[in-house]
Amino acid sequence: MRPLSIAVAVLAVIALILGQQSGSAGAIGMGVIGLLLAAATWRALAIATFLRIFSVIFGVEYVLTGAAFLVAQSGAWPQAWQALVPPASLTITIAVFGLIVYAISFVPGIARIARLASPYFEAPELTTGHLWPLKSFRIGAGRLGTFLLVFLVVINQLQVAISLRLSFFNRDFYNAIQEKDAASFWYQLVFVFSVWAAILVISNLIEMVANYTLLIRWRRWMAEKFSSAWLDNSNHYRVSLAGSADNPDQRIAEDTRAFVNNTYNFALPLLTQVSTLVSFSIILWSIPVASVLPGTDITVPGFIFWMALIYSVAATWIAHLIGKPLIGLEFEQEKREANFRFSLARLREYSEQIALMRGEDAEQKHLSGRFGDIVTNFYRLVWARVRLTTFTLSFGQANVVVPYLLLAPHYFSGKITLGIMTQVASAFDRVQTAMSFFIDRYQSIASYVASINRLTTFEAAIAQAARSSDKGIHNVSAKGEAVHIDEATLSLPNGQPIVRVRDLDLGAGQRTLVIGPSGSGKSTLFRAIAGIWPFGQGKVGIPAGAEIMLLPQRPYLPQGSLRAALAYPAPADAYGQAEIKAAMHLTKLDHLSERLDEVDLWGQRLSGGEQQRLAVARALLAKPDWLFLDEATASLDEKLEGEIYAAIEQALPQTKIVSIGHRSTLRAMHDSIVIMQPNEDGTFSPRAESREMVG
Ligand SMILES: Nc1ncnc2c1ncn2[C@@H]1O[C@H](COP(=O)(O)OP(=O)(O)OP(=O)(O)O)[C@@H](O)[C@H]1O
Repeated sequence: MRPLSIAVAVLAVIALILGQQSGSAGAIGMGVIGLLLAAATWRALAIATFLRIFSVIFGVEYVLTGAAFLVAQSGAWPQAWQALVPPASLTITIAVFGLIVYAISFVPGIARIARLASPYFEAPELTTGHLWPLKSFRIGAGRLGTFLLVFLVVINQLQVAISLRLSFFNRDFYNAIQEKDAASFWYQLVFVFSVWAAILVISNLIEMVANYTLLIRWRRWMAEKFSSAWLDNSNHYRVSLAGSADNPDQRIAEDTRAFVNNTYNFALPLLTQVSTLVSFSIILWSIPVASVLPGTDITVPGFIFWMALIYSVAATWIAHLIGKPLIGLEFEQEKREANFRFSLARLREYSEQIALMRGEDAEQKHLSGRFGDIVTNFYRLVWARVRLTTFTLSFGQANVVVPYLLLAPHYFSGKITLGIMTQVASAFDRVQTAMSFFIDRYQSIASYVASINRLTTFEAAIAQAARSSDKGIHNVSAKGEAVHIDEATLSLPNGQPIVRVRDLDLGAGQRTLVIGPSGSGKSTLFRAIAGIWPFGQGKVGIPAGAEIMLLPQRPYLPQGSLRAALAYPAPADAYGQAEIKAAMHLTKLDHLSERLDEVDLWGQRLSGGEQQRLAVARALLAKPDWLFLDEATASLDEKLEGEIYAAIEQALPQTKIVSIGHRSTLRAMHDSIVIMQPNEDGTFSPRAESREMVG
């Protein structure tokens, strides 16, 4: 950044000196604005990477086009290439772009977009790139993204230059028709139009491939970043407990896609439109049509340009006023759609329970309600869109005739040729299309803003969850052999305390049973020990390096093979065949041992008791130091439950067991007991009972 800024400054100073000597207004203008650009480029180190990329592009372009202009001014430019000398106006325009990028980095909305977009372009991890016909190569993900973005910006600018060239073809072509000049007509068609049109087509194809490549790589990176931050350190559980971000699935799957696509589809076309606006405005400005202000003698230079500008600015402003409500409505619509999808997904998950309870009518009513919400908002959205479209369609139709209305008197009075009239009409069209960029995109702007809001709040919710993991209740590594809690309070998400722990030591026995009334906070206590319950105050001391495993009443079976379900969360091939079969034998699952590699929805296929035994088999394989069973054998009959406990004792003699259970038969399988005792304030406190109480 710094060397670039110095190069810009040096060039600007040279332009100023040469401009002073030769009296060239172009060179002086270039020098003055160049100094401003040098300052902005110097300071651009502090702006977000995504915007800095554009800053660098404009800085480099300023230096290249400016140097070429100055070389031409000094007379050293080859005569044969004279047509390729960039005008000072081009360099000045580029510098203006550079300044605009720097200025908009302070606009809060843009800064938010840039902050979300930048991490991808900074990503250091290596990825494999493919560039036909070269071999695949390894490159940093952010660096590849930056290359692609720069390439796309440059190719977009080239396309504007080509369309500018084609507008001159347009003028010459129609003039040839008007003058019945056949030679010029054919020359323009074959040697000018065909060549540039072919280049335009090819560049569009290359752009398309580069564009899709950038978008999919960027989206993949973003989706992975969000999902890993969400999964990290059980943040997903804390986010759902805190209720701070609804429908995270939509945010990771849909919003990252919408954000990436929209950021690209706004940034690049916006740049193209601004370049178009500036370059075609120059054409409009140079049209030899001036007008006199009514009632005065003041002539207005660049009359057509001013008309195009005022007309388009007014139209954009009106469209903004009409379209504003769409932003909120789009946000609401996406939220309601996601709620409907979520209800359907839950229905699929609890299909059996719903069928058993004949809950279909209730479900249908619920689904209709959710869909009703979609429809209600949809109608509001439709009306808002109809209002906007009424305006944009009428505006689009008016545009066809407005330039001719303005130019017809000049054409018929012979001041301008047919070629100029058509060139101006098309330039007018270009300028107003560029200006109506926001009008055309108002609807996508609305959903873009909605996705930015959702991603930002999701990011904040994850960060908040991550922070809460070491505030409130949290685990610390403790000396000694026991899981120990002294002076801690476990609360509900709303802050209401439910469990007060005074001094709890779970190391007294090899096997401890926790009992107490339903709702007294036994599972919450286990969640706190597992380190996933953030609400409350205090510390849970865990013996240094101890592996803790918690088996809930309803185990989670992942998608995939039975082997993968047994090994979870370790990889499917983490254990040998003999080891797996032995664990299955101990947990009475021999009848499933031939189906280890069958892929199925095992969570729906196996009985509740089989699922619980599978979870115990998982523990036998993982061999944790501490095993917490939260009613993890409640679906088994008492005899089988006893056998499973015996199997755990046999296979994991070193493991300390802590169980929650309501059955009296469980007492015989444990050598110490903790009872949840009620306190006067409605909370419960766990108290270890003496050995005599057990049994
Ligand atoms: N995420 C939550 N949000 C609000 N309240 C909760 C949440 N999780 C648990 N609770 C409440 O906390 C209290 C304790 O729940 P917990 O599951 O720990 O009890 P338990 O002793 O294990 O009960 P049971 O023996 O019936 O399984 C209950 O009143 C429950 O409704």
